[in-house]
Amino acid sequence: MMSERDMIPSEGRLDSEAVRTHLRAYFIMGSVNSRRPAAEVLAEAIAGGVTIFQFREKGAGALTGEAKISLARELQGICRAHGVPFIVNDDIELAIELDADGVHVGQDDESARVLRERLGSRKIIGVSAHTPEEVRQAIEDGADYLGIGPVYPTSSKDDARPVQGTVLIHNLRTEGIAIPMVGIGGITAENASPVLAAGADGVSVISAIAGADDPRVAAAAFARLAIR
Ligand SMILES: Cc1ncc(COP(=O)(O)OP(=O)(O)O)c(N)n1
Ligand SMILES: Cc1ncsc1CCOP(=O)(O)O
Ligand SMILES: [Mg+2]
Repeated sequence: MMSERDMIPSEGRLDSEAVRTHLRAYFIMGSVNSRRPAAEVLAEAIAGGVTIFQFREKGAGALTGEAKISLARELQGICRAHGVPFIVNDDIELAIELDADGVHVGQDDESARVLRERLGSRKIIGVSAHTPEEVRQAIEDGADYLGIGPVYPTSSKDDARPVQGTVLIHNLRTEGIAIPMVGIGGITAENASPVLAAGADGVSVISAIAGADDPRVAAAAFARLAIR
């Protein structure tokens, strides 16, 4: 697997082809997404082949303060040991404190422009986008990749936008927009193929791996799809 070092040219922005490669099997999780300890689930998901991880400590019962930082450090350690980039959802202060590999933000969060100013050129910045205008703005602001969705209905995000299928991904690629992107929302190994066929570089999932009886086997199914 490509290491974080491979993504970083001697100067300037990250190599977008390396970012694209890392997006193939994108696992997102916080402590509320699994009945089992997050560290166990993450280790198994990495053994199954996930290629990037986002720490998203959010929702009812989510950890805060020192407990959140401590879990983040533990999960980051597992990612580092396996060369898997560790991305923090929303919380730029946490990302800076941990020297995380990047941050993912949405339309209600800090802008990619501010993130880029604070994080510099060598961190991965992901932005959620739901419209062509949000896509254009994210690219202008310096995003490294986009998360597009929800593709399918999801029960992992209470305030999710309306389901949009694969139309936006397809249209962006048809227009020649080349930025790395993943689909998100209700994606399983069984319904992921149309997302990739529309032009996504990978799929990002919470429940299909975090809620699986065997996260390693579930992750392996996504990893297999990604290399087709
Ligand atoms: C890869 C990826 N894509 C989209 C999202 C959603 O981000 P956002 O809209 O900011 O919602 P929250 O995750 O913060 O609830 C994501 N996290 N990751
Ligand atoms: C964070 C997020 N953003 C859009 S849908 C979603 C939740 C994805 O979770 P799942 O893979 O369980 O549907
Ligand atoms: Mg957010």
